[in-house]
Amino acid sequence: MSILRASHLVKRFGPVTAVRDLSLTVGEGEVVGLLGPNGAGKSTTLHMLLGLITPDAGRVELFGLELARHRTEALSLLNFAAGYVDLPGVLRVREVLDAFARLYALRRPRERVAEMVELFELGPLVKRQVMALSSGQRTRVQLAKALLNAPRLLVLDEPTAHLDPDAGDRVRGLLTRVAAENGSAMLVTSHNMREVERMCDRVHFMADGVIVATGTAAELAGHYGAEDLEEVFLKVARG
Ligand SMILES: Nc1ncnc2c1ncn2[C@@H]1O[C@H](COP(=O)(O)OP(=O)(O)OP(=O)(O)O)[C@@H](O)[C@H]1O
Repeated sequence: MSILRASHLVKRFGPVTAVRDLSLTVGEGEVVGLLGPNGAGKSTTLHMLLGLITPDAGRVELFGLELARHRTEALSLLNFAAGYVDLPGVLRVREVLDAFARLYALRRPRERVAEMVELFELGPLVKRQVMALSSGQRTRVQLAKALLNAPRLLVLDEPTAHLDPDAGDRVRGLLTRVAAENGSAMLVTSHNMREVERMCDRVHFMADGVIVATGTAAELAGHYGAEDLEEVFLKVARG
């Protein structure tokens, strides 16, 4: 069953058509990658799926609910993390997590915050103000916040972009494990092809606002006569 179904989405910014006639689905528990060169339309697509911007055409259904008509209910079942979304900088890490736990009306907020602090190894950082964190540390707080409500769908825009290779590897492992345990689906953008090969069940390649190829990493490599997803990317990006 699809928990996300986007049909024929279009988004224009003045003369620029960022997304044109884009359709995609994410199944229950599935991890789907959304790839493409800079400016392909990935973030714009995610922002339409999250209701942050309104499509000029097309329709988004989350968990069988049309987003335009059931916004609160649909959005309460998902979460989002991206490096460009700022957390309140003056708050301390624990205060941020407590605030989101209240916002999400969690049943056991204290326990859940403690679980996330442990999972993302935030213990030494809980008393630090968010503005004093490194970008990698901030990413871990973002991901902890994004998993607080055990979302059925986790939308991640370049989740490991600011992490060093060791932290990136650990976070990838964590996300995969936690998503599997919770039965959460994930929709992930990334420019790290090894990350996508490791995490994603299926991949959509975007170029110029449209999806130009879909499949597993192995299917796409076979289709493009490529060694791996990195080579597929280069072939797609260079037309
Ligand atoms: N608010 C906006 N106003 C005007 N143009 C925009 C706006 N947001 C995005 N665009 C344009 O839409 C196109 C798609 O941008 P988008 O950010 O979705 O690409 P992307 O695939 O996420 O790129 P990247 O990999 O660089 O993050 C680009 O040409 C961009 O300049």
